[in-house]
Amino acid sequence: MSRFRDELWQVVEGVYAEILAHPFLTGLTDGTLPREVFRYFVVQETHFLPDYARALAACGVKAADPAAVQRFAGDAARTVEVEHSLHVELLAAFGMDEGDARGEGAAPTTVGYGSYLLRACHLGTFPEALGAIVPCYWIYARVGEELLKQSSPDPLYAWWIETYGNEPYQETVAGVLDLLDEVAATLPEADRAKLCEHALTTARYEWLFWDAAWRRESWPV
Ligand SMILES: Cc1ncc(C[n+]2csc(CCO)c2C)c(N)n1
Repeated sequence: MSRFRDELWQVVEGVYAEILAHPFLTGLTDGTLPREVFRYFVVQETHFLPDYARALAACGVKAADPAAVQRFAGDAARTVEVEHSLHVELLAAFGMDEGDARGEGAAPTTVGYGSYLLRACHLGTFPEALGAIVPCYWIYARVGEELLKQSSPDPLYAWWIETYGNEPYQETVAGVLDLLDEVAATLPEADRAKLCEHALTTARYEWLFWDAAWRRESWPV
C-alpha cells in the first residue's frame, strides 16, 4: 500500500535536491564553508528555534489524538532544551553568547519562516499545521543522514552533522512520519492537498534559510 509520506516526499524532493546541492551544504562536508557563514547561520538559528517551538506547541493544541498532543508538546520542550543548548555551545565556539546573538537581530528569511509557521499553526487546521512543521524535521533528518556519509574535515562542522544524523534524532522523525501517515489516511483529498502546499512552502523556506546564511542576508533598508 502506498503511504502518504511517499506522496508528500514527491512534492518536496526537488527542493531537497537543491538543498543538498547548495554551496552551504557542500561547503560543510568538504570543510570549505567560511566559518563566518556558519556563525551567521547559528545566530539565525537562535532566533528561529523559539518560533519553531511555539509552532510545535500550537500544532499540539490542534491535535485530536492525545498521543499527538504529547508528541508535539514534548518536541516543543525538546526544541528549547536540546536545540537551544546545541546553539549555545556553537555560539561559544565563536566567543558569543545569546545576548550577542539577539543583538544581531533576525534576518528577513528568519522572520519570514518563523512567521509563516506561526500563521499556519495558529490560523490553519491541524493538517495544515502538520504540513507546515513536517519539512523542518524531515529535511534535517535526510540532510543529516546524507552528510553523515561524508562528515567533514572541520571538527565543528563534523559535530553539527553528527547531531542531526544520529540515531535518536532519526527515530523522532520516524515517529512524526508515522503520525503523518495515520492522519492523512483520515483526510479528504482537499485537506491532503492543503497539507502538501504548506509543506512545499516550508521546504522552500528550509532552502532559503541556508541560502540566506550563504548570502549573509540583511535588511536592505
Ligand atoms: C532552519 C532549521 N530547520 C530545521 C531545523 C531542525 N530542527 C529544529 S527543532 C526540530 C525538532 C525537534 O528537535 C528540528 C528538527 C533547524 N535546527 N533549523
